[in-house]
Amino acid sequence: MTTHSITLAHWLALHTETALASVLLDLAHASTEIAGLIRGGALTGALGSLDNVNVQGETQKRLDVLANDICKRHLAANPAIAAIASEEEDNAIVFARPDAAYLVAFDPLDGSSNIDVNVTVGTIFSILPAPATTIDDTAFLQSGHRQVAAGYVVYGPQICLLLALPGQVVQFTADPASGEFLLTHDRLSIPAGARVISANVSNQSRWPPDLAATIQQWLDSGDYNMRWVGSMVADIHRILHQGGVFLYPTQSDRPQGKLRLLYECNPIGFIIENAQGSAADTLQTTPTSLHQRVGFIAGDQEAVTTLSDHST
Ligand SMILES: O=P(O)(O)OC[C@H]1O[C@](O)(COP(=O)(O)O)[C@@H](O)[C@@H]1O
Ligand SMILES: [Mg+2]
Ligand SMILES: [Mg+2]
Repeated sequence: MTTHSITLAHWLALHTETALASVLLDLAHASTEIAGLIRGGALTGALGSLDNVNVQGETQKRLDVLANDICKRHLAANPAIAAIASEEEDNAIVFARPDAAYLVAFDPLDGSSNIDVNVTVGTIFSILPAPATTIDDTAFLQSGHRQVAAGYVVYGPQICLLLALPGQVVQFTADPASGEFLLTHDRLSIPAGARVISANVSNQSRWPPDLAATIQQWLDSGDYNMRWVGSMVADIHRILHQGGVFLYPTQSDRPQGKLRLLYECNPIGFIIENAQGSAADTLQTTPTSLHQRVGFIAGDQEAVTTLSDHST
């Protein structure tokens, strides 16, 4: 059997237990539906902003809400899921299933400011064990190293599903003919030493001064390239394949940081660390609320260590 004939379902049957596989397949099916809306763009009526503001205080895009509804619909019927939490929901949605094993936290549409201009966006997910206690928002307040799986789907020129299980990161690519996710990259590992910085440097004057100075030195050396799509999934996908470092640090006007710990930084950090990169101490952080924001640095181990040492 060639690598490209291994479907996601087949691979999951070999590498995970049945209930976790069913959750991951539900997420894959949701992403296929989201991809259809994205591909149709203005033809589907799915673009543009709504008047709503979400719990983050951010104006929702029409596609934020549609992608959230699609994820909810696909996950709600799965008996293995005790509760879900989303960027677009104020609180966790709890199902009355005392024996369910998993919690799923997700960012249904990452990089939504890019959707109206036809630039890559994604869906991010994190799967945690469901505690044996009563389930509410606090059940999700587990540190990132407790994740049993995490991943993202990147809706770019190709639709790719990246999946991390403890010890391995693999990539599936959607076959344009069938829509089926097929294994295309086994055991991804971040190439070390690449001199690529992925950051919104328009914020540099508000970063911690030592961090801003280190980045400036790197840029002044002429040895570094810079890449910023503005969708974390797209920027991280480049780093996973080509190396480099991603940062969205705390800054004077955002002392907590911008990116959300539970459904953005923890899953991305889990993927990066299982691909031999580093996400500094993100996965050790004990969350205090569902929509908590944090500063985030991830990618090449050496670069992350240097930048984290300068980020206080
Ligand atoms: O607008 P900025 O400062 O470039 O921020 C971009 C960052 O914000 C995000 O778009 C936040 O994600 P959402 O679209 O899910 O809110 C990240 O994907 C990205 O890294
Ligand atoms: Mg996001
Ligand atoms: Mg989002």
